[in-house]
Amino acid sequence: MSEYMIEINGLKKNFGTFHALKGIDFSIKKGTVFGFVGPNGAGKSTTMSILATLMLPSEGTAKVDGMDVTEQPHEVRKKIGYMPDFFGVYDQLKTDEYLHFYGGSYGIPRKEREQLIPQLLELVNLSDKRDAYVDSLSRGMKQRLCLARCLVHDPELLILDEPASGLDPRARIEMREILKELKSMGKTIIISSHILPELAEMVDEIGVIEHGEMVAVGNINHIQQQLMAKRQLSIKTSSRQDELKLFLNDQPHVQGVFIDGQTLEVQFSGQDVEQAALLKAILLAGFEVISYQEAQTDLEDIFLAITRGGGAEQ
Ligand SMILES: Nc1ncnc2c1ncn2[C@@H]1O[C@H](COP(=O)(O)OP(=O)(O)OP(=O)(O)O)[C@@H](O)[C@H]1O
Repeated sequence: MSEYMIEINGLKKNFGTFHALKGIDFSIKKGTVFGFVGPNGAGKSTTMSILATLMLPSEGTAKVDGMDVTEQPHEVRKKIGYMPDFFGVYDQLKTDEYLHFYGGSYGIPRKEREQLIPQLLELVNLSDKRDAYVDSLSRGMKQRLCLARCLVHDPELLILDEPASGLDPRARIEMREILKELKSMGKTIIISSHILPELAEMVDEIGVIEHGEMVAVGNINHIQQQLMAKRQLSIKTSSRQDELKLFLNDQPHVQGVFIDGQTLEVQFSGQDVEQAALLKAILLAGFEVISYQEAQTDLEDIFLAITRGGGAEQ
């Protein structure tokens, strides 16, 4: 048995002459929650549709638990629960009828469904909406119902395409709590978003895609550390900012300087020792420093740095 739930190798997808996926590679170990991040149009939904056996790749392979999605689509479908970014709901149905419908289409006998559906509704915090019409549910509730639908056949892999999009902060927290619970049940989850901080607290690993190419894959802390190798220093001075800019440009490890009012923003590639040496040099040169600090790299900065400042297709 493979230790990987997902293995993607050289995956390409063309729409006519447009290359939506340009040969991507990544693997996800079993039990991992993997955040799939990228700007709009980067290729997340395309990759997920291929994994969900709904779209054929142009080249390359995608495997789920060792099974090729093109060669064994029926076996793969038993393993996965797929939540698309746009989903149709059956508004004329009540919440539990909706789940009975999907459970039935997976061949789960009614008796089993009668036990299963209350458990699923509890998991997604919709127990009190059992008799409500799907139409009457809020967006957040519909998203959670759709998640319950993905779970009816107890899949090992969940493929969730932007499950938190359009949700208010409270609904997002609820979604996050449910995902934590699913992780504790041992599920492997791939979840996409174009907002990295939204995923940060729930994922073990991230993969960043841009223009159909993977630009970073790995543990979120490792990726953060790699980027921390390039620091940004903020130096606030009382005067002579232009002179200080010229001075800094001649110092070791300084890669760029931008003046923002009284503050100079410095791109710096040195470590702590070099950072201290730079401060000493500035003071020895007679500049008056009000403050000298390293800017914190937050997740939004990481995302922008990895995707080279965006490049999102609108
Ligand atoms: N059926 C299609 N025909 C033609 N082009 C398509 C088709 N499906 C997707 N594309 C194009 O492929 C690219 C990748 O689309 P995809 O939906 O995978 O991006 P995404 O990362 O999921 O974006 P979003 O965050 O906006 O959902 C986009 O430029 C899109 O316009």
